[in-house]
Amino acid sequence: MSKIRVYELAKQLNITSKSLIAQLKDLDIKIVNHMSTIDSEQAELIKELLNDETSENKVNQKYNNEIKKTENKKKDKGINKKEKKAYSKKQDENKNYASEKQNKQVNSNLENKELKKIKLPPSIKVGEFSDKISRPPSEVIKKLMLLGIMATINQEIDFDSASMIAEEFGYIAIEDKENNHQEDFIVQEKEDKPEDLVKRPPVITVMGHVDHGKTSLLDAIRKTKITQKEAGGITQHIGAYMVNINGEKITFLDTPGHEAFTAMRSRGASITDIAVLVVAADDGVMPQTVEAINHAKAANVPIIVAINKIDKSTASPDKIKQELTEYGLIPEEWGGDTICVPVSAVTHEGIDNLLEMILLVAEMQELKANPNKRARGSVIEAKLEKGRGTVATLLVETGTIHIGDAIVAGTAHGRVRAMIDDKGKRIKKAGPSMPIEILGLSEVPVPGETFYVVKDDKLARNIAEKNKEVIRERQLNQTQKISLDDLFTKIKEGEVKEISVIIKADVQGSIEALKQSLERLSNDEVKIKIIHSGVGAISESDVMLASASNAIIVGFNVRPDNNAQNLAEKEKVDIRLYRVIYNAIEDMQDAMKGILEPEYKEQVVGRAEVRQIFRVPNIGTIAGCHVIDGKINRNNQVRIIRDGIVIHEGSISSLKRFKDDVKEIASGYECGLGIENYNDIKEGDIIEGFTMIEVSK
Ligand SMILES: Nc1nc2c(ncn2[C@@H]2O[C@H](COP(=O)(O)OP(=O)(O)OP(=O)(O)O)[C@@H](O)[C@H]2O)c(=O)[nH]1
Repeated sequence: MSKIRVYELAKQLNITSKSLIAQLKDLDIKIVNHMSTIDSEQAELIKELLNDETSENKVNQKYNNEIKKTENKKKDKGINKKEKKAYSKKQDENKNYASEKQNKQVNSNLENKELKKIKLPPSIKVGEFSDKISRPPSEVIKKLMLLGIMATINQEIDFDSASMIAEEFGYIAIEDKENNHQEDFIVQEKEDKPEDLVKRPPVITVMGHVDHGKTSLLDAIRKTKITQKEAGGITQHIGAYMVNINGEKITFLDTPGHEAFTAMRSRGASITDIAVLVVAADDGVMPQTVEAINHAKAANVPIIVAINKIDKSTASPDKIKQELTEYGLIPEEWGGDTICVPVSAVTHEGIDNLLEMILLVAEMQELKANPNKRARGSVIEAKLEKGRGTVATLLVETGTIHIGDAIVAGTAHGRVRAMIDDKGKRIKKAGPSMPIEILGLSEVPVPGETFYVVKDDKLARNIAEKNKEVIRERQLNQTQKISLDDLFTKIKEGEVKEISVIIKADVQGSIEALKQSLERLSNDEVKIKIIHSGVGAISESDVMLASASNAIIVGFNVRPDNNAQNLAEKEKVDIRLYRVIYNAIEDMQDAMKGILEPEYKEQVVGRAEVRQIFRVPNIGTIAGCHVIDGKINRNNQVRIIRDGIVIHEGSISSLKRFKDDVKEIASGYECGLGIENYNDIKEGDIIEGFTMIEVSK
């Protein structure tokens, strides 16, 4: 922005620098001397104002002069009738002028009841505001300056500033939330008429246990279904691809795994229509198979099972089907409704059958979208590429996107400069369920973010700006997910009719016991639903599922790992840890009745890793530890964690640094630590120190 010196501005205004500085001081604009600089925009405002003021003064002066002149005339010559009339008229005019000024003053001091009501939106442009209060913009700008707000005629001011100024002009402002300018920033989509909807291809995510063949299966489908010619010799990975089966299309998301699926879902993108669950025929239902089942179920996405690796001699598809029944997936041939397809990603056997089954399930879902409107969809992947700028893979969910469209995705906005399909071909438009790569966004959007095509660039930019504010606000007051503490209120307010719970425990037996007891607490008002359970530490994937499904995590004799803990804090997921099943049930019961009053809460103060074990005769086992975070205090309660599972809880019997007893050991230091009545410590164990703190109510 160009700048101008005070003396230059004074020259332009035809006044002295000294007088300008004095006037600026009156306006609360701080200027050091005549060499100080002012923004050209600010200078324009000042010019506008001072010109206004000088003209006002001139009018005043003119009247005063005229009065003086007439009085003099009167003195000099006496006045004839006509003159007398003219004189009194002038005097009246002058009086009127003065009284008008005075009125303004009085008006501005009127009590509220005498102020005129005016409805104002949460934010308004200075120009529009001036129109509303029938005052010239310069007056408003001046008042704003006095409030320390520098705003031009086209800038927006918030309701608070506008209402303060409105009051000075005799108005009492009422916030008109209906007339919210922010409406402009919400992309409003008209509801589709049934006749506008046409069939769209299904979108598939492949899930399953590690090494059961998810990636191989995706590659096999791509290889068998995308001809060399189409792929231009090289198969380009853009994060998703589409295959064509006898004229029908299927879209596959290229990032396999339920973690990616739920991560997208927790960001609001529920784009998967069908989950293909890969289970290796030579292995069986494994922990991540169960997780995948539960993640898909929590999202209400139908599952097709691909029993993979049937080319192997050790393959036993029936054993897999049997195991699946334990998780509520009953194969069709056994009277259930789960389609199971034997396949081999290596020999490609069964792949056509799998694709046909996908189309069949899709057919039942009646997937439809309206291609004849502005596009909306999700960001699948995005990155910054040298020479190309922001490259984003999008999945169109509805509407059609064209080259040149103005687009916004979270805080990123721009125009679609180029569009490439999954075969690497440049295209001009893309419709529902199509994955595309686009260039032209101002910044890298977050995967899972919704993108919108909007009317024009300006609107896209405005929405992106607004989104920045929304994100900032959201970060400030992160929306709390469901927690036991506010469960009762939410049940009473009718907000909660179902409590989703994830159970993690040290052994399967505890899971079953907890599951049954908790489910039994369901009553007419609220149902308790266990959406996932498993043996082992609480993982990031558990927290993600809880966040996406608004669930509470109950840990029994297990702890969240570090990443899970951090994510839970960020996502505000309530994790409750117990060592006694009864306590878990009691807490849930109390929470449902609204009488849960946690007076004390555990606070972990530090963690140490056991590096070496010393057996000391007559004393017991001493753990040679390294404090890895926080600090360990002699008075702390401690628990021993092995592979994410709590194996003991107790008190410290001795804490030494070299030979000396110490009160505390800080992070980064070594110590010798003994635990009361417990000797079964092993290398690699984690010793967690904690205290109980009072929770303020
Ligand atoms: N014999 C046989 N081997 C297979 C088949 N499918 C996959 N494999 C092999 O199984 C191993 C794991 O396959 P991946 O596709 O990497 O498995 P994944 O589920 O994607 O594994 P992650 O990406 O690590 O989760 C590889 O060595 C594959 O070659 C199959 O149908 N038959």
